[in-house]
Amino acid sequence: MPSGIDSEVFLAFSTYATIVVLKMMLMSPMTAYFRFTRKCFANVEDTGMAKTPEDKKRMLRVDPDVERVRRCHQNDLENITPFVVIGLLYTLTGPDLSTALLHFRVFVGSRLFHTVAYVLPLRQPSRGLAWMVGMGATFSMAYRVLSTTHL
Ligand SMILES: N[C@@H](CCC(=O)N[C@@H](CS)C(=O)NCC(=O)O)C(=O)O
Repeated sequence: MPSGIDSEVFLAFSTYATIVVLKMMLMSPMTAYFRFTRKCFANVEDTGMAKTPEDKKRMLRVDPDVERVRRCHQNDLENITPFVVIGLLYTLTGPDLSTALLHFRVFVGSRLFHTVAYVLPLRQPSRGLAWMVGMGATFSMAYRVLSTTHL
């Protein structure tokens, strides 16, 4: 088990983890943008700008564009959270900087592309492939963690 944390690898991880977490956080303002432009809200108290009770009722609906962004956000949560946890443990295993950078860049690139493919949307299998590539990077780091540490 390599001892200590390589500051270069940790710095690289911090950078890429921050980029991808910020990207995930931006899905909230993007959802808000779609809610306001589509006039589609989830809670009755959010429909204050409605002029009539009918308007209010119309605003309390499910919009396909809003739901698409929400699913994209949910998918980020399912994939970026494991990346941050496993990636942090991976930095403790003393990987080469170049190998670590490859994992971090592939993951972040795949998640950026996944968002574009989901929100636009692009034809499948573009989103599916992006998801698989990101999962592959995280699984590869998990393999290193499990094969480096002792049970
Ligand atoms: N929770 C996901 C698990 C599988 C997954 O993440 N698939 C990727 C590639 S097809 C995806 O983008 N799924 C769409 C989604 O999570 O909304 C799902 O329900 O689809």
